[in-house]
Amino acid sequence: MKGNVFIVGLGLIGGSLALTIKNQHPNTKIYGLDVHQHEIEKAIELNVIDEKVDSLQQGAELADLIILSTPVVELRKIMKQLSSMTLKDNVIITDTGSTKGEIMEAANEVFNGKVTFIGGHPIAGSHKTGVENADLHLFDNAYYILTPAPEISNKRISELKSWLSGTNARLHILDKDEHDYIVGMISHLPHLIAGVLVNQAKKHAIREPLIRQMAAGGFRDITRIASSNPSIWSDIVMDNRHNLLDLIEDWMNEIRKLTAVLQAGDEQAIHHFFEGAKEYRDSLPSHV
Ligand SMILES: NC(=O)c1ccc[n+]([C@@H]2O[C@H](COP(=O)([O-])OP(=O)(O)OC[C@H]3O[C@@H](n4cnc5c(N)ncnc54)[C@H](O)[C@@H]3O)[C@@H](O)[C@H]2O)c1
Ligand SMILES: O=C(O)C(=O)C[C@]1(C(=O)O)C=C[C@@H](O)C=C1
Repeated sequence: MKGNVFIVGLGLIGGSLALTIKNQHPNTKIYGLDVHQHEIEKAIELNVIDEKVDSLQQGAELADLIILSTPVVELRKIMKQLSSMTLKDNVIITDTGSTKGEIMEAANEVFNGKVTFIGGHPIAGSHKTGVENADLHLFDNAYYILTPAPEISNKRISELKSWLSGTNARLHILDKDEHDYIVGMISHLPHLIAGVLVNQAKKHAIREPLIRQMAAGGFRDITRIASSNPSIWSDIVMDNRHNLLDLIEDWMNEIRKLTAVLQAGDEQAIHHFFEGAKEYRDSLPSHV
């Protein structure tokens, strides 16, 4: 592919996508914009983008592909601004937000079918943020979900897939609501649980300070994602809270069942609980 790509939000995901696009399509010119000047400077220094632009309008006018990679609430504000700007006729706008329901509804409202907007979400990342952590191989073998509205043609979807081919990800189309239910279960609920575990440990560490010193592999593995960016994650869970409320209810039922088994001292049931979990965990495909 050849043309101008404009990335808004030069952080971990925007930066990593820039690297994959430049690597796969060397004749592309990558422009970038961020609210933080230091991220822009770093992006240029690390050769993540070719050039900065001074405004959203300047980048929008130039672009054949616009990638929005800011926190999800900011994304929607930028989409609204873009909807009143001069854009190329054939531009494709996509995003990388971790939720899709609210974003697709906003796209429908602001673009009203006049611009090709295709929602996107690479299911790979890190608790680390910022362009200094951008990685050409971040998305290798990961699922990368696209949520086009029904009226978007296969031709436009194929174009976006070509732009994204350097991610080496599995590009997969899903309905926005199905997407939000799935990532609610395998990404958003785990982030909440990791936060609860860390806050619980913090509370107990007041009584027993060695808790902090002794936290080892198990605790660190299951809570790594509690080190993620709080602003990014409060936006995500607010967007997907209706799925999360159901999933938390279900989680509490599971905890209640486990509590009953422990209260009864039912060793066989406890073994069965761990056995079922191990079997399913061990069966997960090892694509990432
Ligand atoms: N981190 C992950 O694991 C991961 C994975 C997949 C998708 N996502 C999604 O990708 C998006 C970006 O996440 P990230 O991890 O790259 O975060 P990040 O904090 O590394 O980068 C976000 C960047 O957006 C910039 N920004 C914020 N508001 C802006 C605005 N109005 N205009 C221009 N720039 C703005 C910030 O300064 C920052 O540089 C989020 O929507 C997130 O939900 C994150
Ligand atoms: O590896 C991590 O730190 C992540 O949190 C990545 C992760 C995930 O939950 O798996 C987080 C958010 C994204 O939307 C996709 C991927």
